[in-house]
Amino acid sequence: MTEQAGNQVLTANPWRDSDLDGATGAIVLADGTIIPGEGAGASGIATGELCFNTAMTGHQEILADPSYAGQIVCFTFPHIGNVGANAHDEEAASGRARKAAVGMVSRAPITPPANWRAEQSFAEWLAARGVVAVTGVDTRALTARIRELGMPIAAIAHDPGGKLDAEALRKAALEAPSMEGAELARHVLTDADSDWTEADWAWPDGPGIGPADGPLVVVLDYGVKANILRRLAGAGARVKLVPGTASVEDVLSLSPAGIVVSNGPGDPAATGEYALATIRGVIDAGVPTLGICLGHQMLALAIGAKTQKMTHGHHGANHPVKNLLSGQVEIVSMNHGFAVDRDSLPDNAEETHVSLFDGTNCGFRLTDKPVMSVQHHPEASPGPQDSFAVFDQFVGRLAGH
Ligand SMILES: NC(=O)CC[C@H](N)C(=O)O
Repeated sequence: MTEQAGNQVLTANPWRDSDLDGATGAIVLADGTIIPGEGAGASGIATGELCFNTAMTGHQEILADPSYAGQIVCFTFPHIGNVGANAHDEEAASGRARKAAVGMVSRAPITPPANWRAEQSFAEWLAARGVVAVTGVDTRALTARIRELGMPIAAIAHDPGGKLDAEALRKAALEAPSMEGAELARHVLTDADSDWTEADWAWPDGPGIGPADGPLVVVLDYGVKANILRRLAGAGARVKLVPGTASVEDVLSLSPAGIVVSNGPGDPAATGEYALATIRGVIDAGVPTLGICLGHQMLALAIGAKTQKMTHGHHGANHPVKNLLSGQVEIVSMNHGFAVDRDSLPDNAEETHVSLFDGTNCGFRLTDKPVMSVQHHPEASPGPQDSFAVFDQFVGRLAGH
């Protein structure tokens, strides 16, 4: 059901307010659109930026990724829950980072688990984690709408009693803050230094154990995903997690061989001078540094470049990225709604990766300092492992290989 307006395809709104009568779940967009469905997971109302994610697996890892704090995720894959939930697929590396996605939307009702790794049903996990979910939604139509509007602010609600109030939900959506200008990392970053020892998960033994010696990598935490830490340990590093609010003096006093600037939620441009001062300090001190996602954006800001909000962002596990250094195309995991403006990169920054979906910047390195940075998620979790080598290269150089 589409109509042509100029060169834009607009989806006619297939939903009516009266459809809300008796519904146990609903999503309401800030433009007033009301989408009824069946409530699942936690009951209550949550608000946030609504994005769509195209991954076919790894839905627990996605919703547990602290970078999704303040967001509602509409899965384009229809069947959610087949894998259930398990402790190893938690991606929050610290207790405070358990705040992640606030809502989830799916096509089919959440299925019972049918996987040997499942320890809990996905529906129970959503409820325990406080994620408000709505199923039975035409997620193709909703995704088309998200593409037209850009990622809209929305309210998502679940009332098992079927008494949802359309006006209250409209008001909640209208009053919710924009993602642009939102400083969210502060709410999820760890509040204390800690050592991380878990390495890559492998069948049949589960997670490995990192080395007792090896170069020390200090991770500046803005809501880091656990698999970044597992990958660093798996590549041979000793790993220490420190709050992203740490001063450059505190970080350098640990004598790190390398620094990782982590992923995280919110608008990088709002993430504060506290972070930029520390990142600039470690770059100036010549410590080899790797940035990932929010960390990539923060590194760009620290060297004087700019970031900008994208229209519907990149969220999925099948995105092609060209590595300009090797000439190879890597299929990667993506989760970002802001991007580095390549034209604002200073002369000492060389672009190393580019998205083959829309040509946006996906990586750079500095020509005069040991700094490399990627926009995508080389740790996958979920997604293909084409970019795992980023960690082996980074840690390998620190170890002098
Ligand atoms: N995964 C991330 O680190 C996300 C970075 C940033 N919050 C963005 O949406 O662009």
